[in-house]
Amino acid sequence: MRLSQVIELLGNSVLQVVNPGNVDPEFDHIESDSRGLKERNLFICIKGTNFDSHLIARELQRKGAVALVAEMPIEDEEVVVPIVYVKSSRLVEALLTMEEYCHPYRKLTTIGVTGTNGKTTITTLIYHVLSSFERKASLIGTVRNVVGENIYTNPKNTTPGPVELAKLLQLSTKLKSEYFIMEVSSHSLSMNRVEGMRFDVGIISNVTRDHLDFHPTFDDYYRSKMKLFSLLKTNGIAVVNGDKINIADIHISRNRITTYGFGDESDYRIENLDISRTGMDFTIQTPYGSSHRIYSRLIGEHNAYNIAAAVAALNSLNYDLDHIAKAISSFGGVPGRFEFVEEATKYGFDVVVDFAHTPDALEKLLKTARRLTPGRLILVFGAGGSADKGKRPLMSEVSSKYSDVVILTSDDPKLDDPAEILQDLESGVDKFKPYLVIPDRREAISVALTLANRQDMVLIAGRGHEDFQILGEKRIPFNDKQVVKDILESKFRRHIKK
Ligand SMILES: CC(=O)N[C@H]1[C@@H](OP(=O)(O)OP(=O)(O)OC[C@H]2O[C@@H](n3ccc(=O)[nH]c3=O)[C@H](O)[C@@H]2O)O[C@H](CO)[C@@H](O)[C@@H]1O[C@H](C)C(=O)N[C@@H](C)C(=O)N[C@H](CCC(=O)O)C(=O)O
Ligand SMILES: Nc1ncnc2c1ncn2[C@@H]1O[C@H](COP(=O)(O)OP(=O)(O)OP(=O)(O)O)[C@@H](O)[C@H]1O
Repeated sequence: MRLSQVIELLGNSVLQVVNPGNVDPEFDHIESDSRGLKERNLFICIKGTNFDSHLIARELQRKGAVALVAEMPIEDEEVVVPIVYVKSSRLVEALLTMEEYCHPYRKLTTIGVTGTNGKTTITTLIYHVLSSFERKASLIGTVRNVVGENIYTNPKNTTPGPVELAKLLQLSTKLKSEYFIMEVSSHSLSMNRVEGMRFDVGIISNVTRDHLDFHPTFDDYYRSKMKLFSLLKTNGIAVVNGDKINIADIHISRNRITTYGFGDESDYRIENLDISRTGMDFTIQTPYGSSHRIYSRLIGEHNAYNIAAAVAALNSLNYDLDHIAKAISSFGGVPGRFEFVEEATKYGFDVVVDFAHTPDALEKLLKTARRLTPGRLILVFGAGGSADKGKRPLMSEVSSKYSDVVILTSDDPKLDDPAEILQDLESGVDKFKPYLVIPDRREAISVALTLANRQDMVLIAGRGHEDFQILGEKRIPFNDKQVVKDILESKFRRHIKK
């Protein structure tokens, strides 16, 4: 490809070209990481949180960059290669990377799911249903990336950066996937990671308080999520939780929007929800007037929404609803989402591990638990470090309101001081209700199990499926479910009152 072609392709995104020279340089790869830069590469300079490659322009030229794309001034007279100034380097990275990989998403039916909570559940459910129709699908998200037989666990980001994304799309087409189902985080939308691709279906589950460390305001967070709908293919459809999202905020024609929820106006309406410890069932009324009974092992009103999202999306892709319902009934759930630790039942109480780490998710978790529990709710939770501090007291308020005993502990403090996180949490807790502060998570879980009587439920929230905790610079193995099992197996036996 030649630089002039890039400039033409980027159109209005180009602000200025300096050092144009007489030759139109040709390059064979677009690179944005100096560590991978080779001769005959076009280099995109990005200012990140840890590294700013605008500052090493001279070195980039020496290493063989035939031209640079930049968004900040490069004032180094020794840099003589052409510099294309653009408004957003990350946007250009996304666009050019997809161009280099020849837009593999065009050969796939692409489904993007955004929202504060529910993304992993919805994407995994859709993946499960499509698999049970023997359709080949790729799944990209927080827990794992699956492409064909390849499973990549613990991905660095929920939504990959442009290069990784393009590679996953390319591999999907190579392995003959038909569907590409992915979680699309607000960070990725805000940072233009997915700007190069287009979706056949965009789903939004809800937007509630989270990530206000990264997003300056809630409005910015909300608007980032809405960007998903500007990335729909020409006839792409939006599947929207009509109870939570104002469809007027989605700027596509109404006939391309399908809603779901409990509300009377919903295209896919949930009715007669019945929840038990082993699962739930409800009816879905479709926009075509038909009505279908859904049984699922997932539990909770929030999961009824998640299922309805999957149903609406799949039905809009012309899958038969009775078949969808059958496939949903065999879905075992997502690890770490309202997951019972079955080993506890023999002691007469329940233990549930859940990934709730926002005020809204905690509320949904506790309300569901309350419906199932005659005894007390004993909640163990903390808050992650390096993330939205403002949500901490709000999480505690909700916790105090809906549980009987709250045990505040460490979640994933990272570089933050665990004591400070606990102070933030404690500031929101109801001081007139029983609560404990036990920084060590294993000890907190152990105490919760010791406090539990028959018919109580111990809820361990925040880490879900995760199998590590980051304390300072150290990453230690830690999985809530395993820890519960270990405690029940050993130490706990001595504490239990028979
Ligand atoms: C704040 C944030 O989102 N950071 C993301 C960002 O990193 P960054 O821009 O800060 O990276 P950087 O290290 O400063 O590098 C900047 C640029 O210089 C280049 N570089 C770097 C080093 C070098 O020697 N030479 C060089 O050229 C890099 O290739 C990059 O292009 O771009 C990286 C590549 O896309 C991401 O992996 C990284 O996510 C970090 C790991 C992260 O934790 N992000 C979280 C906040 C996040 O995005 N989370 C959401 C989900 C949240 C949720 O839903 O709960 C997600 O989608 O994952
Ligand atoms: N539709 C929903 N509404 C509110 N809370 C939900 C909903 N679905 C799931 N949750 C809560 O959020 C937690 C995480 O669910 P899930 O992993 O599906 O969401 P996510 O959007 O992928 O989360 P994250 O972005 O943090 O990875 C669940 O354990 C549950 O507590």
